[in-house]
Amino acid sequence: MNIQNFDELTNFTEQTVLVLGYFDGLHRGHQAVFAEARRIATVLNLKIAVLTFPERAELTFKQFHTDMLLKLTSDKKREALFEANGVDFLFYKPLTSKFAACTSSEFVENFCKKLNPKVIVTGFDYTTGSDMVNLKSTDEIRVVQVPELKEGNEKISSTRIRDLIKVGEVAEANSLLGYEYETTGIVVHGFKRGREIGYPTANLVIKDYIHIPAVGVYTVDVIRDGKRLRGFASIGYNDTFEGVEKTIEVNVFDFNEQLYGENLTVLWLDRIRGMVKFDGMETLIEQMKKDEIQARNF
Ligand SMILES: Cc1cc2nc3c(=O)[nH]c(=O)nc-3n(C[C@H](O)[C@H](O)[C@H](O)COP(=O)(O)O)c2cc1C
Ligand SMILES: Nc1ncnc2c1ncn2[C@@H]1O[C@H](COP(=O)(O)OP(=O)(O)O)[C@@H](O)[C@H]1O
Repeated sequence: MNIQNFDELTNFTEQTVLVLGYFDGLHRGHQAVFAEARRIATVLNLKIAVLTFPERAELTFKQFHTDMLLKLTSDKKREALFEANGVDFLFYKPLTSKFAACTSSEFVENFCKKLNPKVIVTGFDYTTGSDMVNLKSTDEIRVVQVPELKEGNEKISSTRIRDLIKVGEVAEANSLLGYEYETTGIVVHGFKRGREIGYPTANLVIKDYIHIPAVGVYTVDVIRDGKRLRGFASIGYNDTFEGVEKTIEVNVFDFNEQLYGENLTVLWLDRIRGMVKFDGMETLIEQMKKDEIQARNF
């Protein structure tokens, strides 16, 4: 997949199916949009291009809050998902006030047409331009709107998935995403308490602005050297030890290697329970033994 800044584009000659949208999380609803784009691209022998924003649109329009920077995936993972969904060319264009002021027809004429679209594919509710309208087919460019995908009588949406992650319902989020929600971080040093407890935990720091599941205990897989290893993880303040900083910690089962400095990817599979303030290490260990059985059996 070729990635470019739209504003630096010169002389793009490929004929395309152009897909428009932000696609936070590239969930199953988004995947349906790309499946349709691939179908059309194959029949008409076109390349698939995406014109998207680097950040979520509300950043340009609403009073700033740091939550607006939070996404379902890192920028790198988002690019990998575009590629996995068959995208040949990815173009980023910052959504500035100046750009947002153009009408939908100006947007098509002055921007989209630089990407030689024969067909434009969007989701069913996609509107664009300062006039906020659905694009309409013309003699030159056919517009295809992919119908909404539902699960449990409700639209699959990035907002719905974000809300599930925020309350720790990762298994349901995964079912809407069509893949496992993940977090990548660097393994750093903690308080060295894990090894005393009998469960050494790799402490992750996350540099990306992404949603972290709710405080609690989870069944996870970690990806290391291309292999999936089962483990369990805690997100929280280590209440038993009067912790003040929120940590994300993973114990990998049947594993005994140093991980410091590594980039570790954790796949959140299921929520086991909430965080508990135990009256001592012994009761914490007792509970963790039960958690381990649950995580292994998932
Ligand atoms: C699966 C799992 C469940 C945990 N549950 C709790 C808990 O309920 N309450 C708590 O205070 N700490 C809990 N912890 C966190 C431990 O307190 C923490 O891993 C330990 O203090 C080690 O910290 P360290 O990595 O800084 O050495 C849990 C950790 C794991 C891996
Ligand atoms: N099974 C395992 N799961 C996670 N980390 C492990 C495991 N075995 C060894 N380690 C190593 O031990 C470290 C965690 O030990 P711990 O005593 O909790 O120290 P810290 O407080 O620095 O996290 C990890 O960062 C990793 O390097």
